[in-house]
Amino acid sequence: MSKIVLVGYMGSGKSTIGELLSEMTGIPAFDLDKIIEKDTQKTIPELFSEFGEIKFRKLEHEKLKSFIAENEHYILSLGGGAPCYANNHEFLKLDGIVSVYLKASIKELIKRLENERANRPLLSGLKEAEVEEFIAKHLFDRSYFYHQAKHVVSVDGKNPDVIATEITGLL
Ligand SMILES: Nc1ncnc2c1ncn2[C@@H]1O[C@H](COP(=O)(O)OP(=O)(O)OP(=O)(O)O)[C@@H](O)[C@H]1O
Ligand SMILES: O=C(O)C1=C[C@@H](O)[C@@H](O)[C@H](O)C1
Ligand SMILES: [Mg+2]
Repeated sequence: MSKIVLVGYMGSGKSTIGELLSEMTGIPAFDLDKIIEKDTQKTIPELFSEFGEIKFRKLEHEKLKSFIAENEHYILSLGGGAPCYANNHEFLKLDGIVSVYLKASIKELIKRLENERANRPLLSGLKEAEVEEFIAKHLFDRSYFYHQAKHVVSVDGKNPDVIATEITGLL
């Protein structure tokens, strides 16, 4: 039985690497954002605009807690903010959970998110000129929580195969 949890900023590659790691290992992949969307029948942007971020964070916490309690064999990609609210970062340190922070630089995140801000409500309202400072400050605020993961894998300039292979070496 394997329990792998991927954390990192928006665009760090959690969803991409989770799927690839699943193909490589046969361990089923799950994505907390997708679980929330399926259970509520609403998209993440709809949840943010209809209920606000605080209600989203409460829902995210409940879904994460029940997923961890109910599952034994998984690769779980968290939402970018999930480890930074409630006591969610405590899950990263539980015995039996291999948690991995996919660490990307501000420059790499800006590049990856360039055409993908629309579906990320915290970024979608920003003007082009505001993106770098927002991500820099946000990443600084969140860094403490991401570093609660048991492993840190740098992702800048590496293709997804290389990253997923590196993670298999941690299992
Ligand atoms: N190693 C990589 N090299 C280059 N591009 C990548 C890499 N990993 C992911 N990407 C690209 O970066 C973008 C964001 O990736 P992905 O959606 O997997 O991030 P995420 O961490 O799940 O983001 P979110 O927290 O918003 O769900 C996608 O376009 C994806 O194809
Ligand atoms: O970093 C964040 O706070 C978020 C990341 C996404 O995965 C979604 O969970 C949502 O857009 C919020
Ligand atoms: Mg994702």
